Amino acid sequence: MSAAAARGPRVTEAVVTPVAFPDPPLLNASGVHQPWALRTIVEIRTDEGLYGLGETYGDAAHLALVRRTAAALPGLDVFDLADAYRRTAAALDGAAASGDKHGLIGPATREKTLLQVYSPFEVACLDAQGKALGRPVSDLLGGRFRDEVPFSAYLFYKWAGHPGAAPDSFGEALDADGIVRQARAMTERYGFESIKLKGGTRAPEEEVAAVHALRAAFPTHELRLDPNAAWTVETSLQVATETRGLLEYLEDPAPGIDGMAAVARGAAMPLATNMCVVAFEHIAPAFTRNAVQVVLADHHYWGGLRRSLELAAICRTFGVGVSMHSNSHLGISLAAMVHLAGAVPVLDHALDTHTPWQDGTDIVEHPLTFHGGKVSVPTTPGLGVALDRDALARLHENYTRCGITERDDTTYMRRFVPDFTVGRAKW
Ligand SMILES: O=C([O-])C(=O)C[C@H](O)[C@@H](O)C(=O)[O-]
Ligand SMILES: [Mg+2]
Repeated sequence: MSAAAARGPRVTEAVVTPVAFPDPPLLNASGVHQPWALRTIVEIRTDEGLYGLGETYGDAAHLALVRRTAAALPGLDVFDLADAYRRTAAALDGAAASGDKHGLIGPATREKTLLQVYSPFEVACLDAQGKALGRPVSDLLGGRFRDEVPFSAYLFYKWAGHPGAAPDSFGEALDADGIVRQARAMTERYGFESIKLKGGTRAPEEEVAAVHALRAAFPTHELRLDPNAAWTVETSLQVATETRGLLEYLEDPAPGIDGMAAVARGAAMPLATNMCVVAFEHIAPAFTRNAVQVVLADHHYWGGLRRSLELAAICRTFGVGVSMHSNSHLGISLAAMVHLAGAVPVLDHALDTHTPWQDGTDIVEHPLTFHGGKVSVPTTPGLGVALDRDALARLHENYTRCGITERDDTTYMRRFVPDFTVGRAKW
């Protein structure tokens, strides 16, 4: 007698909702954050009454591809991720590479576009699988190597508020004193034990001074500096000399694998990247040249949680460390990051997160919370976060009203600083 083929919950509908939430004027090498950050929320519904959640970018071109894929998912068995991937690839057949305007996560390729579109559906399927089995997503990734995941305070130079609007609650930070103030507020509120400064917006010597001021104010915290490739190789080496002994790692000082390899040859500290190793095809050229010593994984563009685990395994094989990158995000992404980080066998560094900059705005009912700078890996089924449907409706309303359909830090900056130049190798 032959056994009946196993059958998992099938997708009946994949609902795609673009949302917007307030974002402070955070400065970076590409410009300044617009008043609204965009995300897309994916909800797959199944014939067993379960739903699974995913979260991804909200830019219009990406949203269109996510919608195309959602239309192709009814009938999918949520346990069949290979079929989810095939359906995504078929839905995107003929679509051009879809990048972003800010360029802060490296170049767009067709494969990266496919992995970016697939990612929220993979996460949503894993959420639904976990609910069907009564197991947390981290168990589906092989189990937890840690119960708590450490995060870092993500500091930005910033204006007091968006031009023409009232100052926000975070305050201005345009010099070393402002940055130290911001670090104190963030570490006191969240307990972070590591601090990342987003650079590439002031002259390098000012950012070096801010690192020294942070070290004086926080003698035991890990420190990182990330100018998003705003410096030449020469400037990067100069900064590396002036921050020697102060940094856990220096993140994307110079553009490209060649530039990073040249800096790595002369810098005492490890170099990290979320700009020159952003797809599997970059790994061999970067690792064989020892261009980077830490990769900031990000499931949103590495193709979901399981492919991010593959990335972590390759890094481990080559003795390259793993950290995690973040863009402005909501609580579904935070939960996915925490499950992934819980399941990575060797996690060398605290993760980035923009969560503090959301100031409590979310679309999940009980957002995960930080204690001592860490988030506990949820042990309830799936991702462990439930959709707050009222908040989803409110944030979707924001999206329809805000008039922003893509993240464009540069154009927004030029409204106020017309001669602003994007900072790749600018200094
Ligand atoms: O580590 C990074 O390069 C980033 O987090 C890129 C982000 O887009 C960040 O710079 C931002 O939100 O401005
Ligand atoms: Mg970075």
